[in-house]
Amino acid sequence: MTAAVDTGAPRHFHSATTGDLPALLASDPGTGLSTAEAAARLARTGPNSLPTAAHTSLPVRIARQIHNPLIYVLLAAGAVTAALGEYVDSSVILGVVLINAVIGLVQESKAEAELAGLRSMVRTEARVVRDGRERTVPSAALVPGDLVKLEAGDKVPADLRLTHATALRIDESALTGESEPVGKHVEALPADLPVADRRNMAYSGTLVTAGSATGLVCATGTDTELGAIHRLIGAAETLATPLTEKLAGFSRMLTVGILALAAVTFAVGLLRGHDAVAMFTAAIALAVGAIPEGLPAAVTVTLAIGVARMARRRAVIRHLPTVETLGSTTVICTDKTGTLTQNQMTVQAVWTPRAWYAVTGAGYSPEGTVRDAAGAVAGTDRDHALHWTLLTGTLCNDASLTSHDGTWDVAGDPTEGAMIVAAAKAGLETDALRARWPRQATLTFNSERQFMATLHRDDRDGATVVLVKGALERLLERCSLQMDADGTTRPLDSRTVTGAAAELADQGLRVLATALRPHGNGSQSVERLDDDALGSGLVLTGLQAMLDPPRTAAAAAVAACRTAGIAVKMITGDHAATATAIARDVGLLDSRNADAVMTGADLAALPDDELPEAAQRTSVFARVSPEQKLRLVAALQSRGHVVAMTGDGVNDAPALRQAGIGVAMGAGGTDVAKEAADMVLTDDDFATIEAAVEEGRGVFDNLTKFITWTLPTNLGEGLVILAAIMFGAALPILPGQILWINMTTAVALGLMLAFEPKEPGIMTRRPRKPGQPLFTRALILRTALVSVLLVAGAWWLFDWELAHGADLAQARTAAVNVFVTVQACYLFSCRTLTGSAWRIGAFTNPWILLGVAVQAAGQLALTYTPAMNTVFDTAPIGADVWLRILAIAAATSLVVALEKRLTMGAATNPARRR
Ligand SMILES: Nc1ncnc2c1ncn2[C@@H]1O[C@H](COP(=O)(O)OP(=O)(O)OP(=O)(O)O)[C@@H](O)[C@H]1O
Repeated sequence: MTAAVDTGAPRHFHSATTGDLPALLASDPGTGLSTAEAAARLARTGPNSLPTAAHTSLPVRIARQIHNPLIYVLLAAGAVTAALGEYVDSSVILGVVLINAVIGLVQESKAEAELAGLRSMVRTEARVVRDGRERTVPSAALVPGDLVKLEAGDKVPADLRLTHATALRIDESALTGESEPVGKHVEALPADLPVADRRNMAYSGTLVTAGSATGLVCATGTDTELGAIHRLIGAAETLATPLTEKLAGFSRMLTVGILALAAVTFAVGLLRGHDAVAMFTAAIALAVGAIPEGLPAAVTVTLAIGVARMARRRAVIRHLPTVETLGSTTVICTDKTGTLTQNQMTVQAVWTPRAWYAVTGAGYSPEGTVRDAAGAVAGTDRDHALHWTLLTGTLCNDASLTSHDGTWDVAGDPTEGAMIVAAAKAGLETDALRARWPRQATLTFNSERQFMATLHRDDRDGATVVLVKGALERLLERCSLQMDADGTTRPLDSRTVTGAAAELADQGLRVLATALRPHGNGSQSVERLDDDALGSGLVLTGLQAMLDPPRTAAAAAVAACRTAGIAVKMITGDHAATATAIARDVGLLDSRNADAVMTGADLAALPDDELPEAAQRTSVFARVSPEQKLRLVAALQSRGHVVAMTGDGVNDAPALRQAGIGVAMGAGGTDVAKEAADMVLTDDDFATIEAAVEEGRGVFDNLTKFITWTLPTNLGEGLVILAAIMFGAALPILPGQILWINMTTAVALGLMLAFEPKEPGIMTRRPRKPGQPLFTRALILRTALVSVLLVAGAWWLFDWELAHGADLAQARTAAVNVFVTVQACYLFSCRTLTGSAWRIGAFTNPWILLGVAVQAAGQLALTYTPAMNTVFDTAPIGADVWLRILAIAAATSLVVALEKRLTMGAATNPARRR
């Protein structure tokens, strides 16, 4: 097949009949494309992906950097000084603008690249038929003509014309904004229908919420409908978070205030008879010095570094604000299977109405035996119920076993894999059985239904049978009989069955019950299978109990969360006894909250107003439906909790959206859940959530550290000029010099705090209160103290030097170096919010040392190179001056350390106290 497919063809596939499609798309609706043809088409069409956001053109990006009130002021100042013939001043100012824009640009691009890189970490795959065989390929490898299979939970990987659809419903909100899922069919439709009404198409990026389907790809990448929207809006990745917005607001307010102050200063200076040009540049320097222009960039960079750190620990952030929210998480609601446990299932025991059996062997290797109570190998011919429970386990099953180099694994659901293995250990071969009992219909498993049923026809005599497996409670509702060893049936003894299940579940085993409905043949055979047709009167055949060991890191992670003041709650679909046993194993339940277990039935019986209290008190919720998860999140939130909630199924999406942090499973979860989540765990491990919370706290700490460093230094810079003008003194630091200090220290010193590693006790404090103000009383106090110390130190040395024979340029150079040295020392104090800077290892953040070294080199250049001396009006100073500078820096550090010690008390850091 080599026919070219015009991917840019008019979008008319919905008006074609399914019979026309093979010719239109040069494909085969039965066997799909050949691998070679798919590769050839891929070379022509390019990958099935949308370009990433980094496509804003360079001029636009530069313009975005300059679009800032402060920069406008600087540009105006540069123009005015140039007009007045002050070329050195004007080039310093314009140089500052340029450097600022370049730094902003680089930082923003890095942060964007970080976010774009994350997207590729969550793999998207598609099930496609090629060469007549079903396989999984990366979605990017799809080409027009590919035959794609869809089922509930999938994200549609390309635009498809449906060829088969069973009860298919698709959430097209990504495309149409309509959140109600729409039903789909395969019939041809009139050509002029709008996209939203083309019910025989499945569009890329939309989500399958129910049913299953197959379809032929008719557009990929930017040719899809989603691609068209993407082209229109340019899909820029947003870097804004509530915190960055708050800070931007704060910066704007501050800018206006400081500009007003600068205007007053200018006026006062003029009234005092100072030179207008000098006053103008002084006023500008005051503004530039006092406005913390590095703040937004530092916040973005810190968040981006946090996102990268989290990704390295296998938590992929989908929305940037989540990084902030993580730090204030107070409750983590986690499911059990796969998150707290390994999802490595092994059937260990089988119960039938007549006998108990033990199953030997470990993992998914089919080596092992089924043994009776006496230890003898059990034959399925002696206990019909054993035969049927194992047969049901393997036929009512969508998984299969795979073997690579002698290691066995499951393709599909581990629970189902374990049941295939158990049957194999008793000599029941899945492939042979599936050939003899071909499946006619399926009632798929989902967390709401909690069971699965399949209808089979015996190839030998045409007799049909319905096989059911699932949660015992659900099966008991439908069973009235149980099977004896000889295959006959008796009335169900539900007390004995429930007792047996409880005994197994108490050991932490996951128990699945099996049942069947014989239908006989001829007129009695059924062709239909739905919840109604299944009816009641089923025959219970047995129980299979499987071990799913807790993850090794789970207990430590649960303990770490508790120490950090975060409550951990298990919300599982599994049986209460199994859930309780696992909860004990991982330390979720102990003597203090031993009875904190509720079931979905308990929740259903609880009035809404009692739910928040119960949700807060209880640690384990068993047999919970996805809809109840949503109620639980809302209840916890009503108590002011910040809730992180895990989920993997289609039905979990609403709860994930409702939660402060929706957490989806990267390996085991559906696309629908990932789409609704804020964070995706690539390893599905509970310990990863704890790691992400820890990183989230680290990010917030580093932001606080930057703010604690930048505010006092900025204020000091503004204050020194303000004071000089107000007191009519000679400026101890010139406007150009202020610009130098401001621009170099923000980048070389302040920004390095973003790389600060987490402090040791980070997971021993309480969660940060959401909405807690950034600017606490303690921070304001600290700002005042440090800025006054800065101004006092610089001014004192300036005066002292002048009094002892230095000229103005030398005295100013000394003052500038005091400023920078004190800022560098204060930087080390800001490395820890909770204790003495001395306790932090000097080498734990090499960036700080590098930054200080760069800044020192800059200061030496500023002080000793003739060119810099000319531009910045500086002059070389002697070693004795440096000693005085270091003495001032040491003295101010001592005062700050004292203040820190005095105010530390019960609270932990300046930004945290009110
Ligand atoms: N593939 C399956 N077929 C039939 N029944 C199943 C299957 N998987 C699970 N069940 C039954 O449905 C119940 C609920 O399953 P669900 O997947 O909602 O939660 P879970 O896997 O037990 O736990 P968690 O919610 O912690 O992941 C299980 O306890 C089991 O009895």
